[in-house]
Amino acid sequence: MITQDADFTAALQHAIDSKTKPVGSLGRMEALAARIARIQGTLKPSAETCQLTIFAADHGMATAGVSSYPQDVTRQMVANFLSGGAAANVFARSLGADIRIVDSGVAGEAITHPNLVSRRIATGTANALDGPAMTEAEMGAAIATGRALGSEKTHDVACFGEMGIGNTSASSLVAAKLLSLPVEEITGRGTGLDDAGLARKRQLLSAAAARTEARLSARTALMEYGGFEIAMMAGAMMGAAQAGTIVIVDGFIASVAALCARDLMPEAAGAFVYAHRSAEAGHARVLDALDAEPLLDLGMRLGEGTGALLAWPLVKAAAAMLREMASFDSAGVSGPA
Ligand SMILES: O=C(O)c1ccc[n+]([C@@H]2O[C@H](COP(=O)([O-])O)[C@@H](O)[C@H]2O)c1
Ligand SMILES: Cc1cc2nc[nH]c2cc1C
Repeated sequence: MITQDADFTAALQHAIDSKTKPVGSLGRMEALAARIARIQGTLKPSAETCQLTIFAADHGMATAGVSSYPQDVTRQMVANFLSGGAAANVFARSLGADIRIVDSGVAGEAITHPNLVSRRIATGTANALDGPAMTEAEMGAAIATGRALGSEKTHDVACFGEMGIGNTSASSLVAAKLLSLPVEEITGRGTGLDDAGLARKRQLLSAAAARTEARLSARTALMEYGGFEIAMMAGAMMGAAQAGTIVIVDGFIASVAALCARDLMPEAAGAFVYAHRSAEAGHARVLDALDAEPLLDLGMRLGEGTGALLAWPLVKAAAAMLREMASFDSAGVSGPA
């Protein structure tokens, strides 16, 4: 999946160091270019095309007061994505990325729209504060569906985003169980809870975490606490990584999906590029666990794949650097004295 070959690694480092620049002077762009080359298995990589997939789903927990917005917003935002008015649509249009919206399990009647990819697992999860969020069959179906969507190799770069009121709660619980941490330590304000709301969210999540053992596998954690969009995104990340697609990981929820994907398929993590450090408390812990140093830190906490989209131009430029930049030899420029 990722080229680890010693000859390739040596040739790659030589190619980067032979470019017409002082050695190391493109900083982290050099490591990014190397990562992209390894993902594609070539010294002439390309990240010219990009697709954002947004997975949307609802959470039983959302009705228990863990979010500052009502559950209906998930459905309303899906309509907004489909009519092109959300931040993700605007960023995608401005940058030239394609976009597709997947209904992974939005509550209520099925949404019908010619551009909606319908992969509904159920009408939202059950309330994970009281019992498992989903059945084992639903968890398996969500991961497998995501994997199939991710493995369609249509673009150089895949950005994955999500929409789901309550999904910072689901993500905090899943991450807590994968990392064996107290859930309060990775619980934040999500869409914008005030201090009292945050205290209540921490209390509710802590009680929910007490239902199960401190450390769970990714599959069990997703079943107990996850969401259909999180499980589907984890599957899509695995599918895309296996297909040799560059995966740009967005914010808190997407990073938790990446953590699940890595648990299920450790080799997949080699294809991940981390877009940004979200303002959501808890993201830092998850990034640490992933050994990730994100490219951007813009104080964003929106989701929808917006951070991933903004990182794409850096990924594209890093690939172009390796593919197109002249070497000291080809340009007749003198190397170090
Ligand atoms: O991506 C992030 O880092 C991020 C951080 C906080 C909130 N969000 C978005 O906000 C929603 C979840 O927030 P909440 O408060 O309802 O759990 C969901 O639709 C996410 O896309 C996203
Ligand atoms: C309006 C709104 C847009 C979003 N996009 C992703 N999560 C969101 C949450 C809200 C509340």
